[in-house]
Amino acid sequence: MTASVEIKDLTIRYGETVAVDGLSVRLDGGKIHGLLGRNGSGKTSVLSAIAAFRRAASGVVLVDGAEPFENAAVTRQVCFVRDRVDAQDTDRVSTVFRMARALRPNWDEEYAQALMARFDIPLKKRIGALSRGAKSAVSVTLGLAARAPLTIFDEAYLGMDAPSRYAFYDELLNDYMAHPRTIIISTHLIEEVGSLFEEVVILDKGRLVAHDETEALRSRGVAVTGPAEAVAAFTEGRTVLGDQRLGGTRSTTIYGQLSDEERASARAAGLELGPVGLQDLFVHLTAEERR
Ligand SMILES: Nc1ncnc2c1ncn2[C@@H]1O[C@H](COP(=O)(O)OP(=O)(O)OP(=O)(O)O)[C@@H](O)[C@H]1O
Repeated sequence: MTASVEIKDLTIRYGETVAVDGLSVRLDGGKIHGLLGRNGSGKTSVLSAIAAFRRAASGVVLVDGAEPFENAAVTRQVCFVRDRVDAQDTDRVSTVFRMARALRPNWDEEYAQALMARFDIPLKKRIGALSRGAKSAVSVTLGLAARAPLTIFDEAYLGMDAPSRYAFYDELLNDYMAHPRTIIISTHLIEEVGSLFEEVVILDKGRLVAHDETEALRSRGVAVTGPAEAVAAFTEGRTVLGDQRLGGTRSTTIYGQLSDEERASARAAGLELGPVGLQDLFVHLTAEERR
């Protein structure tokens, strides 16, 4: 089971602060969506509205066509995971799982326990006694084993070390293939997680900057690699997003698409062309938005 999300003209305010400013976007069901934005761009606010933690000042949020706020039928289908566990410090991990089992119709206890073994966390440990990274690991486990039709990870793996994060990405992808659902991941670790995203939404100052399939976004720019002088000549006068050198080789990422003739002349000059990195594109698009 998967759930789509439709957001129409959503505005969220905290007093004078406009956190989300007339946002409209539709997220298809059955995909992994990346939500990117600089600090304070409104990601958590939007996700909180989708998960019914917060009511919109104006606009509409629909999960599979229904409003989530104070709607138990919808909220049962939505699992919102952050980097902390919503439980008492004195609760044991096994108790938190028991509560999840009662709340989550698709809860898979065996899978949850297998994940705890993979993250090396004993089920009898109390939440308050877990390290920051271990708390995050329990959180992402709650998100994965709930198998909710809409699962949201809001910077959920903050504090987890690199091997644990990669274990999480691996589990996420495998479990998503075996049990398709809609997943939204908000992150600042773009290079690390970017390959999981089928679609990407970029926000800045509460507004939509870009929403596209990942491959389409990455084709908005080109990475030009080859002999340093040939790369410099080819990229001269273009908008440069990134530049790296290693010995006589240079790789310059430019914004904008190339014509067939330009591609042919690049190849004739011994240059390799590739898609732009998501992070370079993100930095460029959000900086452009602020100019
Ligand atoms: N409870 C709150 N009270 C007042 N202002 C808030 C509150 N929560 C968020 N804001 C403000 O709303 C704006 C958007 O915040 P939000 O947390 O949604 O952004 P974010 O993109 O998730 O940020 P980050 O990447 O830093 O987590 C910011 O200006 C923030 O200061």
